[in-house]
Amino acid sequence: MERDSLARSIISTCLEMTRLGLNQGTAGNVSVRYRDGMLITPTGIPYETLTPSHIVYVDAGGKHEEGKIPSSEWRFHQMAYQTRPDANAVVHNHAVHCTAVSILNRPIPAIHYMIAAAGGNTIPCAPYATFGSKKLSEYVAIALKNRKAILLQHHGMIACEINLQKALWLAHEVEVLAHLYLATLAINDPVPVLSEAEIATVLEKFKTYGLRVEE
Ligand SMILES: C[C@H](O)[C@@H](O)[C@@H](O)C(=O)COP(=O)(O)O
Ligand SMILES: [Zn+2]
Repeated sequence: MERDSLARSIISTCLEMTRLGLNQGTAGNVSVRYRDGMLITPTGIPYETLTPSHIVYVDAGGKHEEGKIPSSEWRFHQMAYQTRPDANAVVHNHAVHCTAVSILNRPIPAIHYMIAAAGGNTIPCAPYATFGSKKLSEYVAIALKNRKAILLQHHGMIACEINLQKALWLAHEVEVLAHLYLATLAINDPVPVLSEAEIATVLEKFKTYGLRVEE
């Protein structure tokens, strides 16, 4: 896809993320894999005011184009693409329920089979490190190794997928799971969970779920 249409898709993903209630203010950031690097939202600019010219190209070496400042989290986006060759889009936000679980420093357990959408039977929580730091990107790389979505302790969440639409869908799904987890945790701790074997079965079924039969 051309740079301009990718930039437009990034902006509409940001706006949709806010519309879905997953984010507040200038929190969060969105990127897509592009050439040897990525296109990413600029730092600290409200989504409603973004135009395609604000979107920043960052190359594989972490060098960004002149006259623009990329998201403070460009390092963990870069790490996500390095760690997950299947990912073409990365969404980060401070969704309230995900962030609440991250404050408890707990993974989201297998409370619902949709946990498998993130690639396993838990959604792990990467340890805290200062926003924008190299340390945070290192923690992100470890946590994303076997998962498409993770929590960031005392911060928020990240979702990676093959395209922006799916990354945003996954981010929303994880927020629903976090909400469910907190709701059930208020009544029962630990909450009842599905077995590893059942999640393995769901992971298998997801490989073909929703695929259309060729006519
Ligand atoms: C302080 C920032 O909001 C930080 O939380 C960062 O992770 C974030 O979500 C937005 O930062 P950018 O505007 O630099 O993308
Ligand atoms: Zn953040």
